[in-house]
Amino acid sequence: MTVTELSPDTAMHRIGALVRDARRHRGLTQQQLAERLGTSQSAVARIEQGNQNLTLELLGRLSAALESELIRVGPAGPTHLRVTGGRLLSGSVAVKSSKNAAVALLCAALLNRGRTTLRNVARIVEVERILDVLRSIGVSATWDEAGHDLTLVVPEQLDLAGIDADAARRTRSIIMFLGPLLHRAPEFELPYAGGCDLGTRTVQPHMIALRPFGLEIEARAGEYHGTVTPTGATSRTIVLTERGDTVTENALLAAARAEGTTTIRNASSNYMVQDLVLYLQLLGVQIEGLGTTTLTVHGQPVLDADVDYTISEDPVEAMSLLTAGIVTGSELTVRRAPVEFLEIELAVLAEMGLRYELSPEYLADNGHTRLADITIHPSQLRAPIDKIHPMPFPGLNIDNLPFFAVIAAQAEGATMIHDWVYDNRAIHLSDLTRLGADVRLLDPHRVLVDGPTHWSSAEVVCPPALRPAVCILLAMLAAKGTSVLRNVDIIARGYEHLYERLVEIGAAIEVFHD
Ligand SMILES: CC(=O)N[C@H]1[C@@H](OP(=O)(O)OP(=O)(O)OC[C@H]2O[C@@H](n3ccc(=O)[nH]c3=O)[C@H](O)[C@@H]2O)O[C@H](CO)[C@@H](O)[C@@H]1O
Ligand SMILES: C=C(OP(=O)(O)O)C(=O)O
Repeated sequence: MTVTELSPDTAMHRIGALVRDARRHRGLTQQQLAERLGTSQSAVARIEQGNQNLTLELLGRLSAALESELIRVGPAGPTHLRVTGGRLLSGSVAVKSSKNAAVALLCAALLNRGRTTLRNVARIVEVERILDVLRSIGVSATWDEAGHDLTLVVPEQLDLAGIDADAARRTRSIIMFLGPLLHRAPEFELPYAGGCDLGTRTVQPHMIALRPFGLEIEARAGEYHGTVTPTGATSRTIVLTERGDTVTENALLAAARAEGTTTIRNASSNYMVQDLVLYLQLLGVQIEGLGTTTLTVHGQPVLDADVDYTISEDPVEAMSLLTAGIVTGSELTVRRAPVEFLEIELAVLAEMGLRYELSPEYLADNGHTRLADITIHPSQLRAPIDKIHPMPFPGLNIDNLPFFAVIAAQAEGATMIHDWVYDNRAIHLSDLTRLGADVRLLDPHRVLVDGPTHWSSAEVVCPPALRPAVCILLAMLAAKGTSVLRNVDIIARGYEHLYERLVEIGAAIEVFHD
């Protein structure tokens, strides 16, 4: 049961009834329960009648004695949003650090014998999931008082048998444990990887990329079973069959501690890979080719350094915030945008008629990533002549593509959006029709968006995919009237305090629970 807004009397009666039912379910008398609690039978009777004041401490003891979680303190069930749309946004909003670099760096910390402090880490569910897994195998992970810097210390021996399989199965990023683990254990098991519901995402490239390090992976029921056989090789070249981000990261993680030189060809040079390279360099790994598709890594069998690394700003968050401004026809400044990872996006937006200005560039706290403040002005948008499609960096970011569906709906004319990457992501964009957009799914990969849209409010259940979910929310900001977006918990997987931050710049969003 979740206690939220019950009066104290009602809550005590409800809890009393729960205690009685749980006790009977366990086949205990009031006397036997009293003994387990170290109290009297009459006290148990009072609790069951709802006549006893309950402290959290007593509730904890009751739950333990009855082996049942009697109450959960906090919000009830899934989170929903009530959005009053049609309001202009104004002022400025700063971009937070990226989910995708954070998860890579959390996995990378497993390589370091010394202390890793990651600064400016986004407080998002995806990070918490990896932290749950890391803690379950013995890693110490502590937040600083302000809650944004995270210090990780990895023990000499990892408790791989104690891994929190539930948490591990909820995140695909756990696959990036493979690279570090192959240096720590000759054999290990890793629960299967999850992630967004975007259709099948192959793990074969990871298996191919890690084979030159002696790792063979067998997929068993719900788990990968890894076996490492030392190869004796002093150098190796890995040609990635696809330019994936996490597979490049896995190869880097394996190469960082592998004897000799590893050359990775067809490597992704996307933002999260660059953050990872910068962190590994701090650990003392020499890597050439940052920002290119060939990375040469000079491995160090022992990495033992106390390091501080500040994660860079998220281009996908920046795109989400820009879209919020564009779709509401607002004048808005998005501060600390990693422009180097938004160049194609901005060029396409300029083609579509968006008026914007960039501040002079400055460096992110990692000392490398180029940032700028982007100010957008209300603009008459038109459909681009060519289709919009993503490409590995330096192409238009695959995760930024869904936002172009919302923007295209605002533009005059027909825009073709081609998501060749994911089998299921474009499908979720057809939910925009619920808000009045003309979005036609031509096949699972292509949508045709005809604008401009006269947005109308609606009640929509959140699609089970992070970016499409945010797209629906942003369209609701444009739709006059009150919309409801149900089951939005997936958004917290990748965005920190998104609703509060949108409210600060003028949106009307209310969070509620059933
Ligand atoms: C934690 C993290 O960093 N996640 C990102 C990472 O996931 P991740 O690296 O896991 O992406 P995947 O390996 O699943 O690749 C996404 C899809 O693209 C296909 N593919 C990819 C590259 C390529 O050159 N050819 C090709 O066909 C894959 O087969 C797959 O179907 O990269 C994706 C693609 O940028 C992003 O959407 C994810 O946000
Ligand atoms: C697809 C995404 O992430 P993940 O790889 O974590 O599912 C995303 O960030 O849009």
